[in-house]
Amino acid sequence: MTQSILEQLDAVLSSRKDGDPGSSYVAGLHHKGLNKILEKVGEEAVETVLAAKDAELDGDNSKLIYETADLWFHSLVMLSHLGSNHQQVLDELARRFGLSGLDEKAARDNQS
Ligand SMILES: N=c1c2ncn([C@@H]3O[C@H](COP(=O)(O)OP(=O)(O)OP(=O)(O)O)[C@@H](O)[C@H]3O)c2ncn1[C@@H]1O[C@H](COP(=O)(O)O)[C@@H](O)[C@H]1O
Repeated sequence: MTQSILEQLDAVLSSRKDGDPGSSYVAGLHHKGLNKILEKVGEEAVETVLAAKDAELDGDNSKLIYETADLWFHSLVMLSHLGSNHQQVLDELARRFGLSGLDEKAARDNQS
C-alpha cells in the first residue's frame, strides 16, 4: 500500500526522536525540547498570518502556501514530541464532519 506523505513524514519525525541533533533539524528540535518546538509553532503561525495578509493585497498565494507548510510541519513535530500523530487530528476532523459528510456522500451517490 502506498503511504501518504503525512504517514511518511510522521514515520521520519518519530525516527528522529533518537536521532543525532547535529545532523538532523528535527532531532535538534526534539533535543531542545517542547518549549523550543512551541516557539517554532508560534513563529510559523505568525509568519502564516502575515503571508495571508500579503496574499490578500497582491493576489499571490505562493508565500502563504510555503508558510502554511512550515506551520503544518512544526505542528506535526509538536504532536510527535508529545506522542501523537497526524492521524489523530484527521480522525477528529472526520468525527466533526460526521453525519453531514455522510449525507453529502449519500446525495452524490444518489445523483450518479
Ligand atoms: N519538511 C521539513 C521541513 N519544513 C521546514 N523545515 C525547517 O524548518 C525551519 C523553518 O524555520 P525558519 O524559517 O525559522 O528557519 P531557521 O532560521 O533555520 O530555524 P531556527 O534556527 O530559527 O530554528 C527551516 O530550518 C527548515 O529547513 C523542515 N525541515 C525538515 N523537513 C523534513 O523533515 C524530515 C527530517 O528532516 P531532518 O531532521 O533535518 O533530517 C526531512 O524529510 C525533511 O524533508
